[in-house]
Amino acid sequence: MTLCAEVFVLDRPNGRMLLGRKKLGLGAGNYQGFGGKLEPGETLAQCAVRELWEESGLKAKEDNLWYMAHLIFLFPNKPQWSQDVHVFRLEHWEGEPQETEEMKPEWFDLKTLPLTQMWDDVQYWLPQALEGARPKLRFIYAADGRKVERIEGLE
Ligand SMILES: COc1nc(N)nc2c1ncn2[C@H]1C[C@H](O)[C@@H](COP(=O)(O)OP(=O)(O)OP(=O)(O)O)O1
Repeated sequence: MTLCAEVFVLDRPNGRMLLGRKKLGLGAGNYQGFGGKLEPGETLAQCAVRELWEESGLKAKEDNLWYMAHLIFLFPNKPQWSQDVHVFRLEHWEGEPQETEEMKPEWFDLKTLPLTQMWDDVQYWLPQALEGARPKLRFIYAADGRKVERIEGLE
């Protein structure tokens, strides 16, 4: 299964989170964290830093990444969409968000995250993860590839 790293950028002093509106490919139109597939020889943290830079123009140090969640997304009817994603939180970075070919970054108040415009799984784990939980979950999507049908714990 495809292994990915994803970063959620949190500006805690101002109570806001940076999300990217995906412009291309799987999930286009959705808001999500910045992330993508591991390249050969890369660690999860290296992948997270690279993807953040490529998709938002922000520079991060690996030491500033905090592990937030391990999530597996299964699409029984579209196995090529299934992903094993390790999610990080980042609260210190350098630079200003830039729109890229893949993503349009946008700040959201933490109290009004656009959960209905994100992948359906996000509502089930992101609010808890922001409170400090470290969810480890498997989401099985329905045949339409849009709604979560079942949630299982990992391990
Ligand atoms: C249901 O599926 C998903 N839910 C959530 N919450 N996040 C997902 C889901 N599928 C993908 N993602 C996230 C995880 C990664 O951050 C990215 C990977 O998406 P994609 O495979 O489209 O990645 P690309 O940006 O095209 O990857 P490369 O830059 O490596 O080509 O989305």
